Amino acid sequence: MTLALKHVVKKYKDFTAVNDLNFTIDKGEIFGLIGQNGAGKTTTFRMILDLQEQTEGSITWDGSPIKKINRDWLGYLPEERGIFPQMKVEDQLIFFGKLRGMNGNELKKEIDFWINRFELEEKRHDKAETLSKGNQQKVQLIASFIHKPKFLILDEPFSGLDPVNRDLLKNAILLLKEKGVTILFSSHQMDNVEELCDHLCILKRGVSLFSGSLLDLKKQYGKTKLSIRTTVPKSELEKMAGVKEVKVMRDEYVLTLMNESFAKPIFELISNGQYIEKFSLDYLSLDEIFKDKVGGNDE
Ligand SMILES: Nc1ncnc2c1ncn2[C@@H]1O[C@H](COP(=O)(O)OP(=O)(O)OP(=O)(O)O)[C@@H](O)[C@H]1O
Repeated sequence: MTLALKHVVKKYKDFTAVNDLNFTIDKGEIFGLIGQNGAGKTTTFRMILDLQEQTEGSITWDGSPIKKINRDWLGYLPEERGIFPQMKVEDQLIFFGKLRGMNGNELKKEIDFWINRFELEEKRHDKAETLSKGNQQKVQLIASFIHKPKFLILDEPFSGLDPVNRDLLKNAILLLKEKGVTILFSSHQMDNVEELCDHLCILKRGVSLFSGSLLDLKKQYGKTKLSIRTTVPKSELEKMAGVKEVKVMRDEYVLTLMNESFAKPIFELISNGQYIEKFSLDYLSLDEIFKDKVGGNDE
């Protein structure tokens, strides 16, 4: 299922929450929607799911408006967390599966598989309210895709998960992609987006600052981050041509270059008779790019 947003605008009275948003998500892609608090991510998700109507523009699935598609093809983890506190984990998943048309062995197989993948086996017969916040979130996550949707929207799925559970979720998302599910998610943790997404959209106060492939975004900035572990002192590195900034990060230096072409002469200068333990030229991280694009006061 291909999702296409064209010139989408959402206004709440005089306030424009989303302004002229355009992007396409192709089948089997993992797409990240990133932006600061209030940027318009949840509003966008809700419009895509037809939970609220856009003021202008069009949102289509394979060319058809959302109202025409089978709702069971969609899965959604909303930002507001909530499961039935008194219901046992397994019963909860049976309930949500049945609600979306699953039954019998197929449902049982799915529940067994995901309970195992998310390491919830011991909690299977516990009431949801007795689970930790992270475990409750895992149950709600499973509930969002237990019915095998074709398109899954996850609003901040990583928030509140510890590093081990974050990895479980990352692997689950990759597995769902392998199975052909198209996934759209939001996250404030850029490393999650960086590791998972093929494409992304950066929103700032409802306006898209970038929409496209992660690699294309990185190429806009070029390979300007140079990490070096060397005995050459900081003061000398700072004097080298093309060096904008030198930061000390524990036992290494991280240089910001004006552009990629300055790396080779720096290598030649510092490798002259010297042993270099590390010399690594790379793109900026998504976190750095995000802060550059979105950060700063432009009022
Ligand atoms: N029902 C509403 N009425 C008026 N304004 C609203 C309404 N819903 C959202 N907004 C506003 O629209 C903007 C976008 O909100 P939205 O919830 O989409 O942001 P978000 O990117 O999901 O933020 P967060 O990361 O904090 O979840 C915010 O300024 C919010 O206050």
